[in-house]
Amino acid sequence: MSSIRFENVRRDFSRGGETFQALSDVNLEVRDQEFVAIVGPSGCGKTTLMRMVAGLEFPSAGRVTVDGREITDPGPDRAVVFQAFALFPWKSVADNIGFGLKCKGVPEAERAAVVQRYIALMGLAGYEKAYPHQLSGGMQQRVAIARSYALDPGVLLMDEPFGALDAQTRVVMQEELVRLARLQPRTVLFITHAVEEAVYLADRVVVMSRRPGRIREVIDVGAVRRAEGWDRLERIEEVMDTPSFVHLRTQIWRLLREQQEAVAA
Ligand SMILES: Nc1ncnc2c1ncn2[C@@H]1O[C@H](COP(=O)(O)OP(=O)(O)OP(=O)(O)O)[C@@H](O)[C@H]1O
Repeated sequence: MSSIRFENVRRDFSRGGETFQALSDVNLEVRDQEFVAIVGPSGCGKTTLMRMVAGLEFPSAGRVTVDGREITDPGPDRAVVFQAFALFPWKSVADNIGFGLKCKGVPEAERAAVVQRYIALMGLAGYEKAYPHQLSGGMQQRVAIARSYALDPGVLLMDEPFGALDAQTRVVMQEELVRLARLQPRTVLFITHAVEEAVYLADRVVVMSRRPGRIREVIDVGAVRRAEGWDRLERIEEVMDTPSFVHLRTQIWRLLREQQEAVAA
C-alpha cells in the first residue's frame, strides 16, 4: 500500500529579497496504485510538489505524507524519473537497471531475474550489454523507467519523462507506459505539459493554476476510460479519436486557457 497525501500545503520562496507563495492550499490524495497526472502553466509549482514527495523540498506549511508518514528525506520507497535520462554512462543497460537492486543488497541471481524481466517488458532484449551512448533517447528513457520499476518502489515520480523525446518516440513510450502501468500498477505522480499525454495515461488529471499555484480542478479520467473501454484499443491514436477523449482533452484545455486569459487580463 502506498498513498501520497498533500495536506494544506503551502510553499514560499524568496526572489529578489521578496517572499512569494509558490504553492497555496494544496490538498490532494494519490491513492494506492493510482496514476495521477499534473498539468498546469509553467511556474505553477508542479515540480515543487513532486520534489516534496521525493524528499528534496519541504512545505512551508502543511504536510506531505506517504502511507501516513511525513516525508523527511529521499528514500528507496520513492523512485524518480526525470526528463534527462540520468543513466550511468559507464554501466551497461543491464547494470543500470540492476543498480538500485545491487545497492539494496539483492542477491545476484534474484537481481538478474528482475533485470531480465524488465528488459523483456520494456522491449530492450538484445541490448543488455549495450552502453547508454549506444542507445537512442527513447531507449535510454526505457532503461530509466525499467530501473525505477525494478526497484519495486511504492511510489513512482515522473517529471516530464518524455519531454526530451521526438514526437513518434514519445507516442511509443506513452503506449508502453500504459501497458506497464496496467501490468504492474504503482502509485504514480506524473508531471507533463502535454494534455493528451495526461488524459491518455492517468486515472485522474490535476489541473493547476498559478500565482500562487493551486489545484484548480481534478478530472476523473479513469471512470471515462473504463466506461468507454479505452484499454481495449491498441493504439494511442484510436483512443485519441474517441469522442470521450476529445471531450476531456477540450475540457482541460479550456481550464488552462482560462488561466492564460486571466493572467493576460
Ligand atoms: N529554489 C527556489 N527558489 C526560488 N524560487 C523557486 C525555487 N524553486 C522554484 N521556484 C519558483 O517557484 C515557482 C514554481 O516552480 P516549479 O518549478 O515548481 O514550477 P513548474 O510548474 O514545475 O514549472 P515548469 O512547468 O516551467 O517546469 C516558480 O515561480 C519558480 O521560479
